[in-house]
Amino acid sequence: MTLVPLSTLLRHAHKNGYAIPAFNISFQEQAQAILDAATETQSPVIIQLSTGGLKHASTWMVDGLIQHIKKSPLPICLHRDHCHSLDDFQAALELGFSSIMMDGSLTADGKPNAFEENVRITQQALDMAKSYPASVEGELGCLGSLITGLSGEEDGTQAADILSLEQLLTDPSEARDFVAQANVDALAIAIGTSHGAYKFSAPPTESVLNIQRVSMIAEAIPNTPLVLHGSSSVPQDLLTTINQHGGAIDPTFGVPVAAIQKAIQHGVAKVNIDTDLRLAATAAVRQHLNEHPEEMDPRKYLSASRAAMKEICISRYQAFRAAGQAPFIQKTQHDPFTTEVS
Ligand SMILES: O=C(CO)COP(=O)(O)O
Ligand SMILES: O=C[C@H](O)COP(=O)(O)O
Ligand SMILES: [Zn+2]
Ligand SMILES: [Zn+2]
Repeated sequence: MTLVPLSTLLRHAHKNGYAIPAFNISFQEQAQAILDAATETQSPVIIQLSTGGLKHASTWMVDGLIQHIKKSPLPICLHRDHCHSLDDFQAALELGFSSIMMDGSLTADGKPNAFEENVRITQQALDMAKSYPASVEGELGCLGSLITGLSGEEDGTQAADILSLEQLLTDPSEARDFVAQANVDALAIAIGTSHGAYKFSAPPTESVLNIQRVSMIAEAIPNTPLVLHGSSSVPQDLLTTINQHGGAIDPTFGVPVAAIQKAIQHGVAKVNIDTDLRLAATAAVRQHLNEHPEEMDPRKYLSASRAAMKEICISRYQAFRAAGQAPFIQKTQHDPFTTEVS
């Protein structure tokens, strides 16, 4: 297959009622773990880099990854996560990303953006992307806790003040207006998730993770695949392993896989996961080094981290029913980009 725009993958996922986990990377073992897991499960792939991830990985890793992806038998989208400016957006287009998030929900300094300003900047991004084979993801609503109103840290920006429920929950009628003016290939929504490990102090209930809201939004914009950010599940066994081997992660809970599966039934087609791979890698490295104090070869503990991350990837491909879908996303002569035939 090859490098494909996000729209090609999400059209198929949205139509067939499954979702694709979008894994963030910032170092090569993450990319290897994702690609190994996708090959083993024959899943479509979304690999994504945030601003912080791109800075750590560097552009030459992206160049190499694009060359590799173009020769892959799998349909793979390379997505630039959370662009907060049109300059970042343009740079991502020129780097060759096949999908880019124009994140207009927050201003560059982390304040909630006005609806009209979000529409305007997203329209400009859509315009810029027209002459590139790239899809555009937009965002409406701010990530953050429905209990404290605190918005999660997002790519280095912390929203300046406590947000209201209206700001923390995407409004279905606003979503309809947004898509009517800025017809993005996918829309990230806010339902109480937030980035990072510290999402919930107890397993979340509907009052703090509003899955019902997903179906209301999907009803308002039935043709737009929905995206959940901040959707790591924070596996408790990984926290235990980290803390047993010298770590100090406070008790915390993520988004239960079962809750994500419910959201997928209502129209979520892309599920962003960064923290779970970080936790898997950290647990594996801490355990390896603690059990092998003589170890001095990074290849050994980095391989352990890769194996642990691959396990998480396989489990999410299976849980979101992306496993086995790759062969159904084929190239056709009607469309310069790949598109599904079934
Ligand atoms: O939303 C994310 C990337 O855009 C990642 O969220 P997590 O921190 O929950 O993994
Ligand atoms: O924004 C979502 C990603 O998890 C980015 O996290 P980061 O800013 O730590 O790279
Ligand atoms: Zn955002
Ligand atoms: Zn995100």
